[in-house]
Amino acid sequence: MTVTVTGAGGQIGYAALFRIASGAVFGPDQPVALRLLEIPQGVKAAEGAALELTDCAFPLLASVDIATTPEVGFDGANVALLVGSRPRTAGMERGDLLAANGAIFGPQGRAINDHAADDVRVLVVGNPANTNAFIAQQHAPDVPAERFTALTRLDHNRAVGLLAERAGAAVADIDGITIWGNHSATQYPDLSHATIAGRPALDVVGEEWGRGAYIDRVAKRGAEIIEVRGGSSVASAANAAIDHVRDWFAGTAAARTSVALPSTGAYGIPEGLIASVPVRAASGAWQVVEGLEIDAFSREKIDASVRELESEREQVTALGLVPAG
Ligand SMILES: NC(=O)C1=CN([C@@H]2O[C@H](COP(=O)(O)OP(=O)(O)OC[C@H]3O[C@@H](n4cnc5c(N)ncnc54)[C@H](O)[C@@H]3O)[C@@H](O)[C@H]2O)C=CC1
Ligand SMILES: O=C([O-])CC(=O)C(=O)O
Repeated sequence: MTVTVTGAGGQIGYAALFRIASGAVFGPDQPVALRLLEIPQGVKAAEGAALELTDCAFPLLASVDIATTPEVGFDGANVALLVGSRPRTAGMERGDLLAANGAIFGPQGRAINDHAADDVRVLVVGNPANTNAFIAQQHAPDVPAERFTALTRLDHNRAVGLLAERAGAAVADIDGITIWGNHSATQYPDLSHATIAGRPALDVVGEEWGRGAYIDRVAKRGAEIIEVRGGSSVASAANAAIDHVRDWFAGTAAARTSVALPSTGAYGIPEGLIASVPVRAASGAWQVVEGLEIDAFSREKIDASVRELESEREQVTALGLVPAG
């Protein structure tokens, strides 16, 4: 299994590499070849991480190579974790990074198209993640669109963690939360179908909180971390990326999670937008959980986040970051 991590010399890269090499993603029997893709300024940090990977003597780590071009970095990749890009700082929204980061993802999408393994699976972490994933996907016409995903697992995990804390419940007793839409402040953490030990979550925590302060807290958790830590989330982001890829390969059984993937039109989300939806995974593929009842409150929230994704798509089209047509 060849795993390419872009931005491997950065913070999230550093938090993710050791867990991938330890077997946390593909299990205890799957050797992993790591490919670290960096820009010249990040190469020294990636080299340092590579030295430390050697020093861990991970039995599953077959090789570590550093690349500075996407063509070499993605050659033969089965999994591509697109982390490399600038994080936001206090006072910015993630969408403010579009102009700074968007240009990274076209050439990477093209290189994935031309050089990655036929079964490549892509997870975009770099912000604004949904629209960067859209840009990459649009440059990779030969790769099935559904192999391009963006990370909303961190939002999902936050939604689970904060609900468990409020209800005094065990994380393992919570299921059925959905993050809808964009990985941004417009995202909608939806408790309508969530349960805590089999009881409707909104009955346990009350609608006023569950459809009020809770939504805001989850949606703005990234900004809260930036304010309290002085930098954007790192270990929790790497952890979420690992959860995402692990579940994609190993499946989720009956449990549900959230992934941003190209819309097939389900839940009225325009086709092709990379929007977060409820999913399960089986046989190496995400399956959208269809048929959930969407009430007027949820409809409005989902539509607002989808509108933001449409506007980001318009912006990157106007910037010439996606191929015409
Ligand atoms: N989707 C999510 O849930 C989350 C996304 N993020 C995003 O992840 C991204 C990375 O965050 P950090 O690791 O904290 O940032 P960082 O600044 O520590 O690391 C970024 C790394 O990317 C490298 N890089 C920049 N351009 C590159 C390119 N074209 N190819 C390869 N590498 C490149 C840089 O040299 C740097 O080493 C940011 O955009 C951040 O906003 C962060 C947390 C959660
Ligand atoms: O908030 C940020 O800029 C980093 C991020 O995406 C998150 O923590 O969810």
